[in-house]
Amino acid sequence: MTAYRTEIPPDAVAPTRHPDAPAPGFVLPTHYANCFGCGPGQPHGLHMRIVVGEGCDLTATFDVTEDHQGAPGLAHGGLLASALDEILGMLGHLTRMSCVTARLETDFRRPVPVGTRLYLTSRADAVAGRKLYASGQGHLDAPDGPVAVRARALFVQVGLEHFTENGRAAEIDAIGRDPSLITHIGDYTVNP
Ligand SMILES: CCCCCCCCCCCC(=O)SCCNC(=O)CCNC(=O)[C@H](O)C(C)(C)COP(=O)(O)OP(=O)(O)OC[C@H]1O[C@@H](n2cnc3c(N)ncnc32)[C@H](O)[C@@H]1OP(=O)(O)O
Repeated sequence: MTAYRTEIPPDAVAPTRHPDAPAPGFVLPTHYANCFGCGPGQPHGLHMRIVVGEGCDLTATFDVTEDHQGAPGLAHGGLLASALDEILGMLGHLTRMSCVTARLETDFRRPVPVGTRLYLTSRADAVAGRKLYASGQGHLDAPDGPVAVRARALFVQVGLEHFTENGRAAEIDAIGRDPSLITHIGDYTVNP
C-alpha cells in the first residue's frame, strides 16, 4: 500500500480522550439536524449512526441505497468520502476539539454496490496544537469485511465564530429560534 500524504508532524502528541467524553457505546446524537452526514432533517442524507469506542475511536454503519449511486448500482466515491469525513469529524467529541476538515485523503480500494452495509471506523491518531490527525476506513458488509475505502484527514480546531461568521444568515438565525437544531452533550455545546 502506498504511503499517505497527510503526514503527522514530529511535534505531534498522542490524542487524549477528554475525561468528560461520552462513554464507550454511547450513540452520538447528530451535531446539526440538517447535516448531510448525520442529520435526520436531510431526506437524502447518510443518516449515520455513530458509536463511541473504548479509546479515541468511533464506529458507524452506513447503508448504501439507490440514492447514493455514481455508476449504475455502485456507490458514488464522493459520497463515500463524505461518510468518512463525518465519522472522522465526530472524533472531536472525544478530544473536545471543535474542528473542520482541512484535508481529506481517500483511497478507494473496492467498488461498493448498492445494498451494501458499510462498517466504518475512525481513530484520532495525533494532535499538534489546533491540528487533529485522524484515519478511518470502511469495510464491506461486516466489521471485518474487506476494506473498500479508507482515509486520512487533518482537522483544524476553530471557534464558534467560524460558523456564525461564515454560515448563511438564514440557517444561523434558525438555530437562534430553535437551539435544538444543534446538539448539546452535558455542558458541552457541539459546534454545528
Ligand atoms: C465536537 C465535534 C463535533 C462536530 C462534528 C462535526 C462533524 C462534521 C464532519 C464534516 C466536517 C466538514 O466537512 S467541515 C467542512 C469542510 N471544511 C471547511 O469548510 C474548512 C474550510 N477551511 C477553513 O475554514 C480554513 O482553511 C481552516 C479553518 C481549515 C484553517 O484556517 P485557519 O484557521 O486560518 O488556520 P491556518 O493557519 O490556515 O491552518 C492551521 C494549521 O493547519 C495547517 N493546514 C491548514 N489547512 C491545511 C491543509 N489543507 N493541509 C495541510 N495543512 C493544513 C496549516 O498549515 C497550519 O499549520 P501550522 O502552521 O499550525 O503548523
